[in-house]
Amino acid sequence: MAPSPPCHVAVAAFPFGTHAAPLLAIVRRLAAASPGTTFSFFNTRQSNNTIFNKDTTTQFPNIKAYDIWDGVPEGHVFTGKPQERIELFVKAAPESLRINIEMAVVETGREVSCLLTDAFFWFGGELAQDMRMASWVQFWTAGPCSLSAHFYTDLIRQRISIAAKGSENEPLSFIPGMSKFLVQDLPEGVLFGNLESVFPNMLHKMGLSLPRAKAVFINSFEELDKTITHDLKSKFNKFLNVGPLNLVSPSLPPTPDESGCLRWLGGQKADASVAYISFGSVMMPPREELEEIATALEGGGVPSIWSLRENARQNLPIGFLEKTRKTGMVVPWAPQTDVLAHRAVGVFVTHCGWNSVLESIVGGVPMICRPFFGDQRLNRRMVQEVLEIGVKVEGGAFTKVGLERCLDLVLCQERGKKMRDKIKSLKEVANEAVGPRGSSTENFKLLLDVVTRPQGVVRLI
Ligand SMILES: O=c1ccn([C@@H]2O[C@H](COP(=O)(O)OP(=O)(O)O[C@H]3O[C@H](CO)[C@@H](O)[C@H](O)[C@H]3O)[C@@H](O)[C@H]2O)c(=O)[nH]1
Repeated sequence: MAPSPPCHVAVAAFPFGTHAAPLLAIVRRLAAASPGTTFSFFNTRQSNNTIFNKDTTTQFPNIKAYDIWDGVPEGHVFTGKPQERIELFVKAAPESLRINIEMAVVETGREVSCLLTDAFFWFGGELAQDMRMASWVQFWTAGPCSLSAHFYTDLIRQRISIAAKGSENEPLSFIPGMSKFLVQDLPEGVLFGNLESVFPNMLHKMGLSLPRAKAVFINSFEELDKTITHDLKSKFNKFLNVGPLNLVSPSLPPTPDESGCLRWLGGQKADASVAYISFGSVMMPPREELEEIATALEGGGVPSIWSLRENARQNLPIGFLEKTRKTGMVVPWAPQTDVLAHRAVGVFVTHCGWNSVLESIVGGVPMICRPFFGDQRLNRRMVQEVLEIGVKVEGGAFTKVGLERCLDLVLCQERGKKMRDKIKSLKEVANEAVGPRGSSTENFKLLLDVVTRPQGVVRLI
């Protein structure tokens, strides 16, 4: 193959939840494979500050971070409405991205040939067309089942009447690969909630925009869900599973182990005996549920590491930290991927954010699931009923007794052993996918080609 001509890729990140970090992970990989290409990374200052460190700036001189406006007008008084920051950002994003890309073109002296965006940015196609770029590529940061739900939103709305009694229990069997998923698992905004508000509207427009992108890629591997992958391949120009991203190099540098979780795990004698508990970067369970988790840990004697933000500690029962000092750790942030890969960890109590699910598979650790919002209910269904590598917490919310039973099931019973065997086989498949001839490796080559070998200009039909 002839060497790629020098080109300029504009990357647009969504600065909330765990979206920008996996996008930067893939950009680092693209930048390493194509050192002649310039990658301009547009994101808010706050998000850039958390994901960019010295490692990226020194190792990848061809990646440059740009801080874009967070959309909060001067003097704005927050109403306390959930998602207010997201709505302000989304409203401002099309124009602020355009302005910043124009600035980067002037600064680098290179026209942008490819726009690589978080899939949420439905307007990327128009922007790429107006700026005469050769391609627009979308990155879906969650899993295949939620991507499919957003792609088929219009069909779901046609087929399901939420007014009909019992409709929440209807299976989504009219969507390829989704027969085990139910209407009640759908993310808010597909069928329920205020469908005209900013976020659901954005997701709907995104679902419609996916077939217009030159490629849509996700942090997963094809073998995890062959039917959905096969279907989406037939619907999009290119549908590329390129993960698990934390298994491929260069990935993001590991999270420092500031609280000594790994040292503590090293001191645990029994394999697969520790519960790791975390609910990601956005969600905090209600106070009552935190109390139930704490009492289950206190009474059951299961050793544990609990990643719990500092400001939530006040919701723990009085005396909990002292009573469990010998059997557990409560830390503000854990090196999650390393914790899940540790031999001593036997179960992950999770909200089923996509990155967490994938990291659990990579670690070979079965899950106890307590989904809260968005894609998490679909991910839970996939974990429990499609892949059989986890279980939903009894009753759908944490209670002392329910959690104790689930911990016993996964850590001590035959069913838990079966889950562990299944997830360990999946872990091997994931490793093969990123191996020399694996599906994710081949897909990455295709992605690299679309991103760094521009041809023609975007023309939306
Ligand atoms: O102590 C901790 C806790 C979390 N993590 C990391 O934080 C990330 C959490 O990501 P994820 O599990 O995807 O959860 P959220 O941060 O909640 O992610 C948002 O974005 C995801 C991707 O779109 C969605 O699947 C989720 O529903 C949405 O809440 C993972 O990489 C973890 O390794 C740590 O490193 N240490």
